[in-house]
Amino acid sequence: MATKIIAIDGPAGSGKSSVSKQVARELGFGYLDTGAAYRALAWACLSHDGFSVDQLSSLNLAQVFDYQISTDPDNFWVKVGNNDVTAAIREPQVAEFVSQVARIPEVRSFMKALTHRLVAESGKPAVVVEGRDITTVVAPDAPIRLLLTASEEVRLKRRSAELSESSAASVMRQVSERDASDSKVVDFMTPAPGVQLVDTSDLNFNQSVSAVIALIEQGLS
Ligand SMILES: Nc1ncnc2c1ncn2[C@@H]1O[C@H](COP(=O)(O)OP(=O)(O)OP(=O)(O)O)[C@@H](O)[C@H]1O
Ligand SMILES: Nc1ccn([C@@H]2O[C@H](COP(=O)(O)O)[C@@H](O)[C@H]2O)c(=O)n1
Repeated sequence: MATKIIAIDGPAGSGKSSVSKQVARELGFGYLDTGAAYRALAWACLSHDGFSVDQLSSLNLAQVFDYQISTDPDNFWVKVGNNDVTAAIREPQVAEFVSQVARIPEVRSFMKALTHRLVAESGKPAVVVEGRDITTVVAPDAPIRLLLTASEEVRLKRRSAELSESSAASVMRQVSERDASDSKVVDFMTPAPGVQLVDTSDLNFNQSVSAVIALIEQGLS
């Protein structure tokens, strides 16, 4: 039977990755972080590893971008060729650059096909796939489509809680700028028709996980 997609979108800091990963763990599903592929491609451009952002639209990325990612929520890693880039793709220079890569239409088409391939290869009954355009472009027919959000104030507070005071201000500015840039390409702030909104502004982490699981169980029953 074909692997089902649980599609979850949302802005930076909404909790997509952490909530999706925990939901996948609890339900025995796979977990796919689609932002990691955009970040890995940005990393490849920044490391001058044969890629330049100006050439991305004319490259056959399926052939030249050797990308691998784990869909196991308990053992997450990302590789480009022989490089384990799991930590490197979270560096601020990658976060600052990634929107430039994500706005290239040919890159977005490649990412859509890549996502479907990774889901099909997961060997799991279902995969929680999180990103910005999963509910609308990548898997508009998914049986469960959720937009996970929280007010900007709450999202920035969550992000700054992870950081020292000195770096919090610059990361908060960066998150807002990245959302502004990304939302010119895809709308992940308002739910498309048929997409259920999960506003976590007043929910803690466990409550957010429970809310998402309840919607999945309801939708799959
Ligand atoms: N409901 C919640 N209540 C409190 N904290 C939360 C909640 N959901 C997520 N968090 C925390 O908020 C932070 C951001 O979450 P996460 O990294 O999952 O967001 P994201 O949407 O994937 O962001 P990005 O797109 O930037 O990767 C994490 O520290 C996470 O533990
Ligand atoms: N479906 C997606 C997922 C991500 N992006 C772009 O990648 C960046 C990093 O994503 P994170 O989820 O790791 O924050 C994001 O800022 C987008 O530029 C995308 O376009 N579509």
